[in-house]
Amino acid sequence: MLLHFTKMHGLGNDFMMLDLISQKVRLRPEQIRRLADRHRGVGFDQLLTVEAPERHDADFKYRIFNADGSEVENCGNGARCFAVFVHDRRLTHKKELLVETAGGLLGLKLADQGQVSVDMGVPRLHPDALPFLAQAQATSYALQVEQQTYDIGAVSMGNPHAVLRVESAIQAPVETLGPLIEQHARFPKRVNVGFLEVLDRQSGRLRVYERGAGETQACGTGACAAMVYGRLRGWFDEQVTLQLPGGHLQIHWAGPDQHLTMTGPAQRVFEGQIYL
Ligand SMILES: N[C@@H](CCC[C@H](N)C(=O)O)C(=O)O
Repeated sequence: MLLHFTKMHGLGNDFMMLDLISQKVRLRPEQIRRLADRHRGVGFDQLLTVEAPERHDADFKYRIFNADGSEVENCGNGARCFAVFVHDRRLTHKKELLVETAGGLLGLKLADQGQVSVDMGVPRLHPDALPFLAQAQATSYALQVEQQTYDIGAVSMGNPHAVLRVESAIQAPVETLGPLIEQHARFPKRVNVGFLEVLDRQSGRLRVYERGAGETQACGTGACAAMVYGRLRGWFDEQVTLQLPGGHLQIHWAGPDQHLTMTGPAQRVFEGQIYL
């Protein structure tokens, strides 16, 4: 079967976008892994599918698969690309959309100058929401990894995130400590791991080791989780710019029980066709 796709990225976090309204196909995890291969396939961090909604109040259904073939609940950079994709393909004319994900509803808004704002909903802080094995909810937790103990935040943005504050994001041990935390026994569904350097009350640097994809150039939900942790710890004000290896994201969060908004770019790279 010949599959039509669009390659997009949000700050270098790259996606294969599939319109599954006009093409009917169900991909198995091993097919996704083959497509994700950067030498023998299309190559991407995540595969995103656009489908008809099941909820009457949503415009579309948005499904997300990591490069390792696992299906996940949410993807922030992907959500911005999703909004541009459905517009470019004339699947809608609306500039404000409500999309259904496995992690809940997302509100997308096409803004000026190629920017997209996403209402990421209310972050969930109870350890069961990730899930994370802990006695009770806390702002931070002591996590033992091999012989060392790390102070981490645990935040669900629909998908699970662990956040650690580091002195320098550039020198952080993302490639070595990232996978150890991603697969830690206290995170039964694995976890995305953010290494956050606080620059001042309105800015920080962040690198993320993503569950099922490894380190990416940017992670939207990771940036939201870092904002939540930074704010709960008293390091950040309610509007913050996070610098990721692929570029900057603006995050706004007033505090617990409030919706969080993420704003950033989304770009189309090319269209293609590939045999499955
Ligand atoms: N790149 C993403 C997150 C994609 C999913 C994540 N790897 C997971 O397994 O939860 C983003 O921009 O949020």
